Amino acid sequence: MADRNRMIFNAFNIFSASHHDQGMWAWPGSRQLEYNDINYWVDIAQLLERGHFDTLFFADVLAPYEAFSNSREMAVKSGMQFPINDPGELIPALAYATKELGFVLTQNILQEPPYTFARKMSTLDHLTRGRIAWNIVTTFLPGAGRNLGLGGLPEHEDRYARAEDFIDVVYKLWEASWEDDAVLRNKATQQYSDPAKIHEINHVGPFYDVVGPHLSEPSPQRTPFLVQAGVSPRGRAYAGRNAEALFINSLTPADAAPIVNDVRKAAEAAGRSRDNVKLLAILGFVVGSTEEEAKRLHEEITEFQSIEANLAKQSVFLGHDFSQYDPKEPIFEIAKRPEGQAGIVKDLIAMSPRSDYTIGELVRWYGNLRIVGTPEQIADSIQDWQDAGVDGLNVQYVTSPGTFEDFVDHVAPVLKQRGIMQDKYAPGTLREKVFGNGPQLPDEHPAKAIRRAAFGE
Ligand SMILES: Cc1cc2nc3c(=O)[nH]c(=O)nc-3n(C[C@H](O)[C@H](O)[C@H](O)COP(=O)(O)O)c2cc1C
Repeated sequence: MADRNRMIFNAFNIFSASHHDQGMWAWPGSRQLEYNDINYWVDIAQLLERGHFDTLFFADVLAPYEAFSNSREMAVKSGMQFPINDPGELIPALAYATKELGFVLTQNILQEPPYTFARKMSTLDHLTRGRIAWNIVTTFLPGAGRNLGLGGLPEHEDRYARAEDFIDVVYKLWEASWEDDAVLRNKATQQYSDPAKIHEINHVGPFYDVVGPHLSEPSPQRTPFLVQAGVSPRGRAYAGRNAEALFINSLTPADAAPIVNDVRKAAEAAGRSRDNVKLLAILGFVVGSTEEEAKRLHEEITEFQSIEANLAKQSVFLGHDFSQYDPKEPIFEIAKRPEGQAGIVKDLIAMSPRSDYTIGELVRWYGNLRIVGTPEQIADSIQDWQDAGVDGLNVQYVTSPGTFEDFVDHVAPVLKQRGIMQDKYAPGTLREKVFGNGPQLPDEHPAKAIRRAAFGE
């Protein structure tokens, strides 16, 4: 066991009262309703650092969910990732309250022009002293497109085409605008920087024309640590070229394994080493001092959640509007109808642990799939993910910060003993902590080729 590599552990959260477990903000002891209070977040960040988590990973969405009955009503009622604040605003305060913890900021490429985004990330890289990562998403919410002045959400392929152009702009700004010795800060001559070493980027692309130069001076990592979320074929190719970590949504290690393999191949096809893309899966868990205790708690949590809110949530994530069913209808009845004989509903019915579930109960059960057991059993399951080639996990909370407290106090010690979780931080930037090399992207990364082309290095 001691020869296992350490895995990456991120605490998955969102700047809202509710992330993936519906209604748990009302659970006794949950502090989620304090999400507008900076002290709540400082407590979480310090807890995570005490437990040697790699990062606090912020998801983000730019519209309320409306896939259930073509309406935002249920999402709004249950507080499902709505209301939601801007996580970028939170990170400097959390960096001030911690020394080592990394921060992942999800921002979709439609949200703002690459020029201002590049400055925002450079600012965060300076203020966190190199502990910032960008989770690149192209988003999936029609409402986001409607509100960003795009007249709706561009098609999937078009979003990735934009993402390709967007990332080339930010690479040029981060890597190829300021030379390393452009900043002089010479008090004797009162010369701050050398104009000859600060360059325009003159990017002309299909979506963005940007002259430059970059507004911020080079930050510790220059390019922030690059995470991406997405699993489509186009997403995998994009990750192969760009991502240093890819966040996938597989339910089981067996589902993850082929994706892991595919993404590593995509990295090689882009001229990178297969190990330079870390694969991150999502993990939910409930821990108990005995298996029975954990199972009992898991049952209570599942029962606590409203069936309607779970149907509304899965309408978004499974891409199927569950408002068309009576939630009380038994699945064996639905299985007789065409809707139950194809697609996601057929798959769900096939997975059902009970034949007498209603559709509402089945969807709520599915929304509450997680590892349930003792710390040792949870550690065993985590090892199964590692055996499937997964390098790290985004730990999803049931309650915040309760789940993270349970992880730090009960699960992490077992993982650390087995060598699969770090028990101290490596020095340096987030990139150095994860890869153990320099603070900046490795030479094989395409952003470095852009830099070499610009500077003739
Ligand atoms: C694990 C995972 C996490 C995601 N998190 C977010 C998110 O926080 N915000 C968002 O707008 N989109 C998020 N997305 C959605 C992607 O932006 C969207 O699916 C997009 O189409 C890219 O993924 P694809 O390559 O699978 O199509 C996530 C996708 C996955 C697979």
